[in-house]
Amino acid sequence: MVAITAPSSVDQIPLMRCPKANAGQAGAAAIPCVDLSAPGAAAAVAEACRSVGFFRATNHGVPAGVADALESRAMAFFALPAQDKLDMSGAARPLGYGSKSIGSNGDVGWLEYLLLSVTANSVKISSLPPSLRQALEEYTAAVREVGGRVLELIAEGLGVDRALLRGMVVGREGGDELVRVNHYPPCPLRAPGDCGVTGFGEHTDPQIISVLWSNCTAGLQIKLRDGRWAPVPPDPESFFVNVGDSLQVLTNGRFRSVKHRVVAPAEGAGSRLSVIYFGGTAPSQRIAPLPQVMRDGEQSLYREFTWGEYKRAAYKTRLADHRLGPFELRAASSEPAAADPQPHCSSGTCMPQQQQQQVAKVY
Ligand SMILES: O=C(O)CCC(=O)C(=O)O
Ligand SMILES: [Fe+2]
Repeated sequence: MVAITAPSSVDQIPLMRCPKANAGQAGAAAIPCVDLSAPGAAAAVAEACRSVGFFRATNHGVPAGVADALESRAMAFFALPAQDKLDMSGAARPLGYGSKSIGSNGDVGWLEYLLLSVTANSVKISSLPPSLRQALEEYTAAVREVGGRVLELIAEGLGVDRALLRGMVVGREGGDELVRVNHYPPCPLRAPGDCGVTGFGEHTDPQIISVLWSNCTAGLQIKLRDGRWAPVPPDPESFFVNVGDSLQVLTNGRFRSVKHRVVAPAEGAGSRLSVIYFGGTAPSQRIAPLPQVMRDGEQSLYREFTWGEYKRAAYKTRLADHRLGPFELRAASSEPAAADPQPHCSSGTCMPQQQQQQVAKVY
């Protein structure tokens, strides 16, 4: 990894500790796996979205070379000096290149990233190196198809018109599809207790769905319904699908957006590279429970809002905030009260000052 000469203000951000996953191998085994081409895929996808809000998708039809090409181009980009990356992409506001700072409300993590908007198969950053841009465009076209297929299966599993959800997201005129490339270099710092360093703090994704690919380096964890955190074993041959907040609302809470976070790789491990497609919809799209999923007399758990309104509200919050909270109509729809049983290592605590300084020197 080439040393980064980041602006001093970026070097001085406090890093956070991230507890290790505490659900062990049983937690990893609880992550559903769905063969997208199998006859029962719609029911399996719906069950996974209901029970965990997250699943591994196999037989997705994307050739391995597509993600591999993006990985090597992205790693070459991230190895450039910080100023070059900023010059090519602009500072993330929120689109562009960001380092260690996520959003504008003080969230930090041991990562750098590119956040891009996708429109009609063209990734909107004209000054990226052409080979990276081309790899991103190929990847995006392929992953959108996976997203579209998953949305069709979700619709089928819910018993609504098969094209309904896909039409809200994929290639929608004036829509809001994003791609994020996250790079987590190995962190030279050891966190106290049974903790790692936070790469990406816990959060839910606000969109309808997210489709994630990562290289072989572990780090992603999801929160299970019982409150324990499960490690997600990396599998570059699969995609991982998240239920987002908007899909939780569209299903009136039948599906739950999954909390997830990333612990940065320890020194000696490889870099983690992940690429996430976020399937949002048009800003004017009303986000409300689909009438077809509601039982007779069932009330919406949420007040009505548009995607534009929700996104604006989400951008004003911290990553870990319960962003749907202000939109809920009844206490019954709030987070399950399962405790995080890791008393010695609270998530989000700043690393001790001395270690912060150590990091500032190294990275
Ligand atoms: O990098 C990862 O594995 C997950 C990142 C993530 O959750 C996000 O970018 O929203
Ligand atoms: Fe996420």
